[in-house]
Amino acid sequence: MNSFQSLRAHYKTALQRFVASPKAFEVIQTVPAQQQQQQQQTSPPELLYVLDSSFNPPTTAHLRIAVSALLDKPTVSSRLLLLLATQNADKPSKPALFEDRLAMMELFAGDLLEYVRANLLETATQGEQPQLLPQIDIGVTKRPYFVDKAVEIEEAAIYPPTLEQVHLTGYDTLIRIFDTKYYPPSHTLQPLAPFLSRHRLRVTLRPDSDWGGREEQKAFLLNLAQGGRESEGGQREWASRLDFVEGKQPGDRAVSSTIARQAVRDRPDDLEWLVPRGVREYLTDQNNIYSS
Ligand SMILES: Nc1ncnc2c1ncn2[C@@H]1O[C@H](COP(=O)(O)OP(=O)(O)OP(=O)(O)O)[C@@H](O)[C@H]1O
Ligand SMILES: NC(=O)c1ccc[n+]([C@@H]2O[C@H](COP(=O)(O)O)[C@@H](O)[C@H]2O)c1
Repeated sequence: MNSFQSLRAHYKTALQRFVASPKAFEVIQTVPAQQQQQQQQTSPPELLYVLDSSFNPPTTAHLRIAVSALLDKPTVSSRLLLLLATQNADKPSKPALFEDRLAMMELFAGDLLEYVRANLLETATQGEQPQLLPQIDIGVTKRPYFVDKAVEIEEAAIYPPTLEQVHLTGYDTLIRIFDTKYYPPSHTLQPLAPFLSRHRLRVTLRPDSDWGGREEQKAFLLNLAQGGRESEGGQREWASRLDFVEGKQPGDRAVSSTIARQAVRDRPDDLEWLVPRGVREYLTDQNNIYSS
């Protein structure tokens, strides 16, 4: 059994245990493992970044979203939770198997730490103290909605009880979080109130033909702040709980998990810029994941 196969086998067992348990959220790995953390933060975190995704597969867009958040506040002690949603609000389950995705999440976490370390070292040469690396947790949840994911994370007693969560999403996901169709029976935005009173959303713009251009996407925030969502139960003050950040620049190639899955089948050379190195090596080694 090679190292990728044993990684996959490890997550298969962990997943079976989680699925059979009554738990709706569990952290199943910390990267790097506890005993290797000499250079990592051990003080309680002040912020928890949460990247919830299908990781099907993890891409360079996911990497950019996470790195941008971590490097934005390098002096704040933070922790990152990569959260695999085993139940999606809309999409039916499709390849790859969850154990493959979890294995790729661990490799992705390694790539991410390497990237952050290199960046912090660069800062240090400019006369500043190098910062410590964040811990990265790999978790699974059975909850499809953000409001419920946040409560599960709070109640799991893994993190300090009042820790602020910053959920890292793309603009397309923000639109769906603010869609009343997900909140029966009232079908208003009221269920977002407890979530946004305690936590934040860091939203990466995702300009494209389906979701509109940058200016159109930025207008979401102004509309919310001016009371444009009040008729649905959306509060003006929520605008201060949302941080919008730039994503793909004009001329940059679009990156998504869908494009990466297609590349595995049709244009493997494109994986070079679509997925981080560790994920690419896994996809090349386990070459049947997206083949059908
Ligand atoms: N290129 C991107 N720009 C901005 N946000 C992104 C990008 N790719 C993913 N995200 C965001 O990351 C989160 C998790 O992404 P998700 O797993 O849905 O990736 P995806 O590439 O959209 O997947 P798929 O192509 O399978 O639909 C979502 O909030 C999504 O909006
Ligand atoms: N209202 C909501 O909280 C809401 C709506 C749509 C998707 N989601 C979640 O967003 C995450 C990303 O979804 P996609 O993989 O479909 O882009 C998934 O965990 C999905 O379940 C949440």
